[in-house]
This record gives sequence, structure tokens and C-alpha cells, in this order.
Amino acid sequence: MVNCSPRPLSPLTDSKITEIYQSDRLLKSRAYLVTQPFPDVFNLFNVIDKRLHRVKRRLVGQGINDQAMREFEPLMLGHIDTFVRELAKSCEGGNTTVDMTDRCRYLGLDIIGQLGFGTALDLQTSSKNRFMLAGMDTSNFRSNLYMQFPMLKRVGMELLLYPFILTSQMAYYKKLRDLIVARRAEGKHARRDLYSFVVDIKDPETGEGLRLRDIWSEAAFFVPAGGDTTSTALTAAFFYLSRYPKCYKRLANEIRNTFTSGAEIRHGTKLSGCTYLRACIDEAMRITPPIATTLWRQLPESDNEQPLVVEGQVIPPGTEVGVNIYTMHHNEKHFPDSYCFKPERWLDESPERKKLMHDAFTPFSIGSRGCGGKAMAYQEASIAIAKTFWYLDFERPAHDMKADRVGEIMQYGGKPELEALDQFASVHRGPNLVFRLRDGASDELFETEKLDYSTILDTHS
Ligand code: HEM
Repeated sequence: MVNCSPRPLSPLTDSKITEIYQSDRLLKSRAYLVTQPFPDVFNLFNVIDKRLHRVKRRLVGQGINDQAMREFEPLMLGHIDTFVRELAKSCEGGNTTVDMTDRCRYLGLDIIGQLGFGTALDLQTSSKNRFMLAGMDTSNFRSNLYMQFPMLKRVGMELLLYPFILTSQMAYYKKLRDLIVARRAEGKHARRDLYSFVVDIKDPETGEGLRLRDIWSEAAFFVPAGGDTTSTALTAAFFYLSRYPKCYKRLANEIRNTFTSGAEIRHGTKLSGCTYLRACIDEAMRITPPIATTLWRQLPESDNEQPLVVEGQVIPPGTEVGVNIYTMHHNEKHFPDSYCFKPERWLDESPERKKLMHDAFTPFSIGSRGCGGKAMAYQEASIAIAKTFWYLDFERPAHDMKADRVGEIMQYGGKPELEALDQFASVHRGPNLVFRLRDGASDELFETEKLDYSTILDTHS
């Protein structure tokens, strides 16, 4: 193994995961600070100070907790129905292949735009705002580069990147700013969107509220964090289900025997009873984590009175420690035959083996800095996959070998894997799939176009 980055290696054990990510003393590494747009602007992602983090997290949490998700669900359903209708439209006029990375990213951004600013960005149905994806990619690439090699930012790498930043990233940043300005004009609590919670964040020491640049910085984190992570979970699930026919069949049976209509597919006991669906999502995120990287933590230089011990090793102040998510998810001790897509492992194994798996499965990370949007991610992914299986069938484009291979790499033992590059969030292409409407599904699906989702009430206990 070659360590290319100027970072310490991170030996892999599950007890390290808890000792590092649940430690009260280890904070996010100072490397996160390279993502600050200005030295005095912190967002929920890069804030290191514990007190300020708690204030931000508490307020933002109100916008994405279970209750908020229940209220937001009708609007989420509207975007997911559009997702399925757009897939169904690809069936018209022959076998058109659909790149699922694109489709899932459009869905992700439409949902986060709605949740964040109460606005429909309409990436799924119009190309107008799709430039946001390229801008977001450049922004993630740049942040990841500096997080891995903080020195590059200091030596003026920015000047070299500037021409690229100018074009795509600046257009994306301007769009975020325009969204905020438009939302601000409506008044603070005109809607219960994320903006309405974020805007109440105050510095615990000074009591000062957020400036435009602070809100912009929160948005610059939220859009990719909420919009472009669930999209990877979804893309990966479609990838593996198209390559494992037995899993496809078992999931199709579960969905089609649980529900009696597409409209019934929403948050509630029937959906949470679809245990194979949940196992497929977890297994897809295990093999292809939406964030596959090492989340570095650090003991502050000032914390030097008591030695910090992680698994018997003293961690000196300033040293960065972390466990790589992708590598842990492929640890054979926890996941035998780890390159094989086996949703059954989450259901059929003994309690001891299940514990071993859960100890090592951390796509959302754990501890106080773990993901705030886990409930939303599962809700969105479960409904999108279940609705797709309800209305459609899909398969690989057998007629086009080249299209079929997009995004695929062969791993050990000839196991197919969705190729994902670690740019903090995973970057991928494909899979290309061909869809077919199920018998009798067309009428119900296209009826959804006429629905007013804001009138759908939460009828679940
Ligand atoms: C499958 C989808 C998702 C995955 C795998 C995921 C994963 C993660 C991970 C690994 C972190 C920790 C990052 C770090 O330590 O630097 C994180 C943080 C976070 N995520 Fe997610 N995420 C997902 C979806 C979402 C969604 C949908 C939202 C909300 C709209 C969201 C909101 C957040 C927030 C607010 C944090 C910061 C938590 C804090 O520091 O307090 N995530 N996520």
C-alpha cells in the first residue's frame, strides 16, 4: 500500500471507529477549514468549535428531523413521481438507454432545492438549471483537493484553477446567491423550509445573526450534502439490482406484494416493512458509499494535559486520525465476500454476525458530527426505488455493449462494481439502463401529473 497524501495511515478496526468518531476530545481536523469562503465564515460542515456547531446543528436539525420530513413528504413525492414519469417516457419510441447517475442527480437536486429554498429547480424536466451540477462538481473537486493537500491553497494553486472556477463554479455560486436573495425577499418564515431554520442561527458568544455570506456558505454545503449523496445511494442500488437478477426479482416481489397502488408508496408501516428494500439500499451503500473517504479528526494542540489513547496508541495533539469508509466496508472480517452484492447478509445472518456488520457500516459516519439527514436519505431512496419497481421494469442495454459497461469496473472474483472516484463525495457515471412500463401502470403513473401535492396530507400514524 502506498500512502500518496501527506496524511497518516489509518489502521482499520471497528473499535477505532467508535473511539475516534465518538470521542469528546477529537474534533474535525483543521483541514476542513480550507472550505471556508472567508476566514470568519463557518458552515455546519466546516465549523470546528463545539459550541457553535451545537447551535447550528440544533436549528438545522429542526428542518430535517422526522417531523419535518413528514411535513415535507408530499413535495418529495411530487419530485419522485416526476422521476418515475421521466423514466417511463424513455420507453416511448423504443429502447432508449438512461444514464442513472444523471437522472438520480437531477432528482436529488430538485428535492434539496425544494427543501432548502422552497423552490422547484426542475432539473428533471428542463435543462435550464443543470449547469448547477457542473459547478457543484468543480466546487467539490477544489474543496477535496485542498482538504487532502491544504498546502496547495496556501501556495496559490487557486490562481491556476481560476479559469475553471470562473466558468462553472461561479455560475453555480451565483445561482445559490440568487436563490437566497429570492427566498429572503419572501420573509423569514414564509415557509417551513431549511432557510427558515438556518436564518435563526446566532453566534453563541456575540449573539449576532447570519449575514448573507453565512447563509450562502450554509447553502453551498447543503446542496451537495443533501442533494448529491442520496443520488449516489440510488444510482448504486440501480446498478447492483441490474446486475443481480435474483435480488431484482426478490425486491420486485416484495414491492409488488406489499402495495396495492403507486400512491400508497410513502412513509409508513408498509414501507418500513419492506425489509429487503432497506437491505438493498444498505448493501448498495456498503459497496459504493456516497462518501467513501476518510473523515479526518484531530486532537487540538491546546488539549495536552491528558494523553488521548485510541486502541492502545497515544494520539499526540495535532495528529490527524480517521478510518476510511470504503475500506472498512470491504473488510472481509466484517463482510465476507465483500465485493459481492448480497442484501441477504443484512437479514439472514446470526445476531453476532449482524453486530459485526453494523459495527463497521458507517456510510453516515457516527457521533456528534454524523449525518443529520439520514432519515431523509432513507425516505427518499426507499420511495424512489419502490415507486420505480411499482410502475416499471428495467434491465441492462443488452443491445449496446459499450453503453452497458459505462460506470462499471470488475473487482476481485469478477464482481461488478459501480466505479466511484473519491472527491469527498463519490463521483460516478452510469449505469445505463433500459426501462419498460409494467402492464396497466401507465394510466396511474401519468395521472400523477395532475396531482396537487401540497394538498396531500400526512395520514400516517
Ligand atoms: C445517502 C445519503 C447520505 C450520506 C451517505 C451522508 C453521509 C454523511 C457523512 C459521512 C457525513 C459526515 C461528514 C464529515 O464528518 O465530514 C454527513 C454529514 C452531514 N449530512 Fe449527510 N449524508 C447523506 C444525506 C444527507 C441529507 C439528505 C442531508 C440533509 C438534507 C444531509 C445532511 C448532513 C448534515 C447537516 C451533515 C453535517 C452534520 C454535522 O456536522 O453536524 N445528509 N453526511
